[in-house]
Amino acid sequence: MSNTRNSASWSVLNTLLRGHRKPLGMAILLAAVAAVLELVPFLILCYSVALLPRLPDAHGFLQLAGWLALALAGKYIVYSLAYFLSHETAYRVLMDTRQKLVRALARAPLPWLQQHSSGVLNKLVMQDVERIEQFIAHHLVEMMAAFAASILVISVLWWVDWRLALAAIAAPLLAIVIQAIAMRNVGQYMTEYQQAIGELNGASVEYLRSMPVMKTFNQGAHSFARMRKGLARYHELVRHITRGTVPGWSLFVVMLNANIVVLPIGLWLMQQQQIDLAGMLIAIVLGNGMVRPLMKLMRFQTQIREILDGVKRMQPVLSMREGRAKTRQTLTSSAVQLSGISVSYGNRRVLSEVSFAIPAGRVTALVGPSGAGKSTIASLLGGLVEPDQGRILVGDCPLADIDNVQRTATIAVVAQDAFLFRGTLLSNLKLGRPDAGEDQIRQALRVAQAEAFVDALPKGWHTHVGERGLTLSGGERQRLAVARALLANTPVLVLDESTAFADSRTEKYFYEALHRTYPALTVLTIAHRLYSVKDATNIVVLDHGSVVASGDHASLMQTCTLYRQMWQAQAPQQSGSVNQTRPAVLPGEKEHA
Ligand SMILES: Nc1ncnc2c1ncn2[C@@H]1O[C@H](COP(=O)(O)OP(=O)(O)OP(=O)(O)O)[C@@H](O)[C@H]1O
Repeated sequence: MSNTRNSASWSVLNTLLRGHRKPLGMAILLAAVAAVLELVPFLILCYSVALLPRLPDAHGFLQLAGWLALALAGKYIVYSLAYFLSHETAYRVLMDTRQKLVRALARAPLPWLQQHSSGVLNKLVMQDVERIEQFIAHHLVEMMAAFAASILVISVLWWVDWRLALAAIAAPLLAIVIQAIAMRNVGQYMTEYQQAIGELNGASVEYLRSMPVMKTFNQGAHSFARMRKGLARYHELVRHITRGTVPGWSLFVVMLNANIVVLPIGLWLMQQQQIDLAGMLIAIVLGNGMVRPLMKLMRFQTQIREILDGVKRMQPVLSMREGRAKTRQTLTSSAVQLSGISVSYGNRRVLSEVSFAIPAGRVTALVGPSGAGKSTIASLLGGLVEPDQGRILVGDCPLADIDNVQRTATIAVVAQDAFLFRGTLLSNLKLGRPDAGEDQIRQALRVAQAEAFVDALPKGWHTHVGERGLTLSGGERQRLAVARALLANTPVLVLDESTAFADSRTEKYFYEALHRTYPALTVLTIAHRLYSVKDATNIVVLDHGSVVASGDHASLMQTCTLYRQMWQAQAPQQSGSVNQTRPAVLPGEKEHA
């Protein structure tokens, strides 16, 4: 079973290395050459001893020194070249793999992303990929050199006497068998260990994000259950792994260094006059020289297992396929029609047979209690969620047949949690329309009621936001997100609680400015405050994932009990705002005034 999993990981790794094999092969070849050169000083030493007791003359010494210098210089040059190639390839593999992962994550369905914590995904894209990079950059060259050195040592010993070669192999083989037996259960713990690190990463991100709440309630890391559990699991696994590896590894090192076979066999062969002193020296020096490469090879065994585990975690992400290829569609109208839409998150159905129309150039409102499924409809229109059944038409064209580029150019969704990237306000605003001109930007900001606060910033829309930049309030972020969506100039706009930042009066003026400035826009607005959508052409009432009524305000007041109850529950707030008079100049409307 684990072999099947490993072979699947090997094949993914193989795919990741496609296109990089030539330089990688060259690096490996150079590493083997460097290993040969590394043996030269040992052989020169043995040769010098064989010349004893007759010492070479000055010319002979110089010649030996020259060979030594040449071997060292050669080893230096060849190793440098091998490392250069391996590093360059490693960084290319790192970049390619990260790009593949990030592209695949962009295709991932929203529910899948929500099931995987940001810590786990971060570990995947950063640490797991980095491990492959480090392996290619450093370990692959060393591993190949170690492997070549071991083969060379055995060949030289075989040339001296085949029994010496077998003796040199016997001790390491015994050590490897003992180590494999002692560490046979570690693999299972290593997989769990990697999972625990991912979980701990996720918990740390969540802990840092929730810091303000933790401080408010005077809670520390210990009271953050996920973090506490993650740390406990991590420590438990580290203890298990240490207990499982230390005895086996120590025995392995002792066995390798014991030289228990080569020395007695070498002495016996000398006694039998089958080898001379130089042969004996070669056996001892090279026999011991095998220890270092073999230890490296054993160390790499663990690293390869970690890499394969990482690749296994990448496998489901990398195998996420783009949906079927879609051609550009001709949209006859910006009217949207939902027909028999059902959506589930896991086994839980949150929308059942939802059908309603969003007429072109009108404002349609979607209202309902919390958890009714309103944001899920916004996610459907934004292409973040796929329906289990039913279909959405834009004009005459099914939304499922429209490719991502055309969909984002047709429907803009302003989500509840407005996200701004690090950078200037301007770069954030121009996200959906990089070529937007100053007039268009101003117009979008004005309608979104954001112009006044942006102008009040020291650098206006050139101000930086995000880390080490300006921190904006939730309402300001929402307004910018609305302006960004307006600037994208899509024929359909979906606003998910996007005017919650505003008081009732400003909200009313926002809708007026929206209608005045973008009269052809088809709008679906999700709102909690019923007063703000009272004038919408059509109000759709959603409850427990089903449409329970639709119509204008007056008819819903007559026919829909839920709507009437919601309206009455909000009546005290609404009467306050209704009676307010319009100020002479509205925020963000100074140019219109
Ligand atoms: N990614 C998700 N995975 C699982 N369940 C989800 C997910 N997103 C939403 N839900 C559940 O689906 C139901 C509908 O959620 P949705 O956010 O669409 O409701 P809503 O009407 O927009 O609520 P609110 O008015 O509070 O924003 C809720 O019960 C919610 O818990």
